[in-house]
Amino acid sequence: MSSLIDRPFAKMNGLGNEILVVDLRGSSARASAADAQALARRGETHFDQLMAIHDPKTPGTAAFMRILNADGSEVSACGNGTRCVAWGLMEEAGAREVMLETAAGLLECTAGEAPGQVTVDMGAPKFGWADIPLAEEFADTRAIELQLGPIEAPLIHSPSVVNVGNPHAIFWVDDLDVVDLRRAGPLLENHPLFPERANISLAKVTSKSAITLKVWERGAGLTLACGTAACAAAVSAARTRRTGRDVVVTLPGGPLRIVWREGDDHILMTGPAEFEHDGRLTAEMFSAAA
Ligand SMILES: N[C@H](CCC[C@H](N)C(=O)O)C(=O)O
Repeated sequence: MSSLIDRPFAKMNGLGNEILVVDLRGSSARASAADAQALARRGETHFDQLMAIHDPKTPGTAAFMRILNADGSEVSACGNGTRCVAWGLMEEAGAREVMLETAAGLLECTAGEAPGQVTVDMGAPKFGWADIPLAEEFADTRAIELQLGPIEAPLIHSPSVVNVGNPHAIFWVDDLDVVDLRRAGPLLENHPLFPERANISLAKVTSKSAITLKVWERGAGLTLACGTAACAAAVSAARTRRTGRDVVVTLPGGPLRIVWREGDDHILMTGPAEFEHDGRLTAEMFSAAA
């Protein structure tokens, strides 16, 4: 019997990235991998990521957030999900800004000019091979060499790797369909070079301020959008001099604006958060038939 039964939830999305926000504030309930795997099945609670919000741990923050992928794996960052949680908490408080906390640190969120737009300070990226993490030492993570099988072989350019709260590999392509990401994605996600697996993106740079992206998400598969991948692609494009530090990253679900701020190297991600419906979790939602 799940401890989440009868807890409030909100089904939202960030550019089509399916997000389930479960409100566990004021309770001792805790989402398990099995809860996530059950709720992620198609149905009114289906999601790519579950954002479990708990009472704040740090003064000045509105909530502590745990993030679970559809496969039940727990991760430390989810850009689209953070925008959704921030939007909900700002609506609830009638506020224009809110501070959230995850295992990866504090996230300052502010309401954008347009309704439903949210800007999240995702913090600074980490580029060291051990911070990604990689299983081998690489002096320059702007372009690493990794063994590819026949399915991934067309991805000839060495990927850039970066940690933006979670691990990402960015493959630079001229054609986003150069490989079938449904087949190549899981192989690359689970490549032995990535001991914590990785989020896999195909990135096509279309100008000094524009990138088009397709993402195979660790623990979730192909999604319409991935906020952290947009951040990862933007900083990787800037550090390899493919673009400037202020870019629009267009995913299948739509565009995100990413600014890699001079000075403190923080990544500012701006995009929409959309409310779909809410309710309370029921025992039936956890049953296999869901
Ligand atoms: N699949 C990602 C987490 C969610 C990232 C994505 N949904 C986003 O918006 O950032 C991971 O395992 O690191």
